[in-house]
Amino acid sequence: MIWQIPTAYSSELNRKTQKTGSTMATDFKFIPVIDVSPLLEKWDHPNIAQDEGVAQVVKQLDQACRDAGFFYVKGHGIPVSLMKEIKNIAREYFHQPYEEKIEIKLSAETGYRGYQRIGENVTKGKPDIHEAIDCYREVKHGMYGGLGDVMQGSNIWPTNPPNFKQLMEEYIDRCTDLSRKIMRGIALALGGTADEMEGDIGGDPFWVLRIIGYPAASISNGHDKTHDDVGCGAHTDYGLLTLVNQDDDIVALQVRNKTGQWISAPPIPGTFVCNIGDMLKIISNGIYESTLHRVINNSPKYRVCVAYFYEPNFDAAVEPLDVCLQKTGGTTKFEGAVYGKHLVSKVTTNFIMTNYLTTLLLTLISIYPYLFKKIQKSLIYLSIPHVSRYVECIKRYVFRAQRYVSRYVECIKPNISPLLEKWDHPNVAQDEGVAQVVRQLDQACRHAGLRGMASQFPLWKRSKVLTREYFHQPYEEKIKIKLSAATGYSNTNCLCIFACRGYQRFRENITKGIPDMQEAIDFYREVKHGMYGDLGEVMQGSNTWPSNPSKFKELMEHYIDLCTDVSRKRMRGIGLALGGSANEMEGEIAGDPFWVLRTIGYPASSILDEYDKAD
Ligand SMILES: N=C(N)NCCCC[C@H](N)C(=O)O
Ligand SMILES: O=C(O)CCC(=O)C(=O)O
Ligand SMILES: [Fe+2]
Repeated sequence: MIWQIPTAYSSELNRKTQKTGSTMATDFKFIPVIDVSPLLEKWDHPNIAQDEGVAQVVKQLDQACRDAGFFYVKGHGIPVSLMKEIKNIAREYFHQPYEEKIEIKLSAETGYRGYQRIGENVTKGKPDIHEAIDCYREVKHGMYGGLGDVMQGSNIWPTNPPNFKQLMEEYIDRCTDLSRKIMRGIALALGGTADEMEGDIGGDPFWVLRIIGYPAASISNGHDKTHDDVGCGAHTDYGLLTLVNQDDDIVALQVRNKTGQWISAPPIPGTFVCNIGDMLKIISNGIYESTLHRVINNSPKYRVCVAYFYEPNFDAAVEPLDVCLQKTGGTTKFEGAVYGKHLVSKVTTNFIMTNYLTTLLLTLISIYPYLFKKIQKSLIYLSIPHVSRYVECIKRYVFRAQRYVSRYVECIKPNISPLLEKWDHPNVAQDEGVAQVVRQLDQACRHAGLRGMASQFPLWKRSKVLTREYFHQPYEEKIKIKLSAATGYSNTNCLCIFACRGYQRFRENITKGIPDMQEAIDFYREVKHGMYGDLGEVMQGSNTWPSNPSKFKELMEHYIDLCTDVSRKRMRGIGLALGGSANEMEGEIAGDPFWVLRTIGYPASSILDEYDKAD
């Protein structure tokens, strides 16, 4: 079965994006399939340009590059079994817990090589809903002078799965070889010689490999519609040629045509989806263009894609070929580029990372809040969008830090054991020990809120260990108890969606319109059918429990009982503190208290959360 984007959904997105001016060649409706085997057979024949079979391939390449900038390639000689193995091993890697994956974390220090978690890559200011490993051709110290500094480094590979590195390196070699040969066809298609794209342009091609995972579509709180998560925002690729090896059963990649419609590039098993990049646009002087594309995984399955990018020499000065200039009226349409500079400018803006500057600023702010205000004002005055977004993030951090500090200072830790002992004594209000607790509770509630009940809870630590264990599992395991969209009929006969209990992934929960960086399981007191009339419909249901860690349900239910019990007793103290009777908060108010338990996981800090307002 192929999971496809519902037409209603994709056409709505189309309307939104249609106005945008386009530089695309035509309003193509589908992407052609090209069998490149005749080209591969003769790729280094001296008379390649005269070969009939090759000429056929060249003609098709030319048409595809002019029309769509995208084409499928079959007859490419890379074993389908290897293509499959690559995706499977990628899936295996992503299936691991976050803590495992982050071992090979991407940073400026690793030359932007390594693992980036969901939301860390940013396209046009918006976090992409994908995770990935980025690999680049090795760059040694001093290799390209200062130009190479940012990309300096060698790839970092996961230790699990064990043969990951070996398999990927074999795959990269094969893709490099295939790409060189296809580029020969494209060189001929542009009217050049077969080796036109080699030598100074691509004789020592730089390559990029992105191993990408797109989480399954998520649902919004209480709705049946998917979240409209953009796996990768609209972009063009940077270099010459991209070879996309995508999952066989999910339609997610979309390509934009001249009229602004998004055309799906559904998987065709055994083929690569190929597209041309920014450098080929310059080289061909616009005869071919790098086409906008994006990824939306609206399927209920996790999608894996391994994209190989064949790029010019890192230090290539890229400009139009003479033959292309002649064909296009003799004037250069686009500014020339040094490929390495183009790449560095992309790579350094693709990620938002905490860095030393942030740490330094945060320290300074906590010591000199007044100084910070001044710095902030001047930054806003400069109105550099990037910087002001950065300031927004810093502000949020400061706000959080301040709140935390003030709470910490003011919190009172009352020892409530006298209250727990005497909670149902008829003369509880007259007891001296209880009276002292009540005074402390009163102070705490007026000024700071409560903290510290640890000693009263046998499962205080255990519940957190279990929660951590649950979140430590792979996504696929956790999503088994997805905040379930169980359907049912309400009294008024309209279809209702009940979705309140269960697992919600990162960013699924929203506070004041901003997705929260947390994952959680929500549990509520059971609500039976008809229990509270219509009022109870939405919350109707019983909790869904993970089967792992084993005993999770049993221990958590016990923990809930303990919490409910101690809360009732504490509320008695608060009833007294307010001058009421000990059972003031029971009966009508909370004699049958509704309870909510949220087990929450917050990923370790690796980026500054940043959300642009929707454009
Ligand atoms: N190496 C390549 N081509 N990577 C393509 C990734 C596209 C998304 C990226 N954040 C961007 O905005 O370009
Ligand atoms: O996931 C895909 O199908 C394409 C990914 C892509 O366009 C990219 O990484 O540049
Ligand atoms: Fe791309």
